[in-house]
Amino acid sequence: MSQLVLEQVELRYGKTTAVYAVDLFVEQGQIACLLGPSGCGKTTLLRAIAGFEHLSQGQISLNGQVISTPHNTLATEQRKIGMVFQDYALFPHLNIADNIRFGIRKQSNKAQQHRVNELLELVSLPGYAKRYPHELSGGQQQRIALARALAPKPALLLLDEPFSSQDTELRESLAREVREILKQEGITALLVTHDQHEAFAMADEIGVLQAGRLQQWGSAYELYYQPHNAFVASFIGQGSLITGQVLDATKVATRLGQLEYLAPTSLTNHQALVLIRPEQVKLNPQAAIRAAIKSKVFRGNEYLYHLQLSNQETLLALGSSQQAFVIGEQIGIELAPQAYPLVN
Ligand SMILES: Nc1ncnc2c1ncn2[C@@H]1O[C@H](COP(=O)(O)OP(=O)(O)OP(=O)(O)O)[C@@H](O)[C@H]1O
Repeated sequence: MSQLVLEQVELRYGKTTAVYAVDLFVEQGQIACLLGPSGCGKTTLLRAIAGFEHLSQGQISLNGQVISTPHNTLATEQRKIGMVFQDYALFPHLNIADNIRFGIRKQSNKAQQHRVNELLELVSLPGYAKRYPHELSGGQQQRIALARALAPKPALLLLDEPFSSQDTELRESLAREVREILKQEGITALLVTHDQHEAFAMADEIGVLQAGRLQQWGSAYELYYQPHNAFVASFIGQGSLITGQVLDATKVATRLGQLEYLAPTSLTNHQALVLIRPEQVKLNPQAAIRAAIKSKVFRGNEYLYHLQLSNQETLLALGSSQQAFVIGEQIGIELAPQAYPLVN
């Protein structure tokens, strides 16, 4: 049985529809993520799961219990849901131990003490009990916010852009750390973010939202290598979409020659776009297919090249920084012999 189930959930603000018919399931102990650009509806969905928004259509269940329908919204405090926000929202006048025990203050003193110690250990901040929030770094405060949300052992943890106020370098390591903690506690969680690296570092499954619609649900690997449509293909990772003419059940003709393709979920016509990732393009001065180097960006071990094909289409390619090609130069390109995703 799925822990969290959303069926045909729709949310409207007056005449504006923020979320359209979303179906979503999160299994017990899984970490899921809603990923999408600003305004795609991810916060609205999270708020609906938390009980802060009323559904226009559909229903939400947690642990087999229906918690939201258009006619009934179970109060947030009765949902057994923990929440972590971007801005920590720790109580500034309470010390760390009192912040953590806030949600379990009805339990016995002994039980509270035990849980506080256990959680401080879990978030790797033992010895911080008597400090105050302003004495902690941003990353430490976020770990305490997590400990506070976990204290009552929620059935579901919601995280709203939890790392976006941190430095870019810190975000990924914090996301990995939080993932470890949630896995140790066996917590079911749903994260929302616009940052795919954060999503990849933390989630088992990711749903890509665009303009209120769930475009695809899958692992990071599936989203990267088997995107269902052009939006997912261009939103996740870097790559180029080049035009192709579908020839038969396995081949598509492109300016880069005939390529094998991966069957898309729905192919509506013979014109399609083929997704090519930069690492699948090899620069080989001897290769017959030629492209012009328009620009290049140093990436440490590699350069990312922007190439232009003879039909003006652009293609991204990675090449070793030990063998740099010059802007304006014509270069030969070869594609890795594999099947490429087709989208339309
Ligand atoms: N209270 C509201 N009243 C009217 N429209 C709203 C309200 N809240 C959100 N919206 C609209 O609903 C859509 C989705 O907003 P939402 O905040 O869920 O997006 P988001 O993906 O979380 O974006 P961001 O990452 O910028 O926070 C947007 O078009 C927004 O303008």
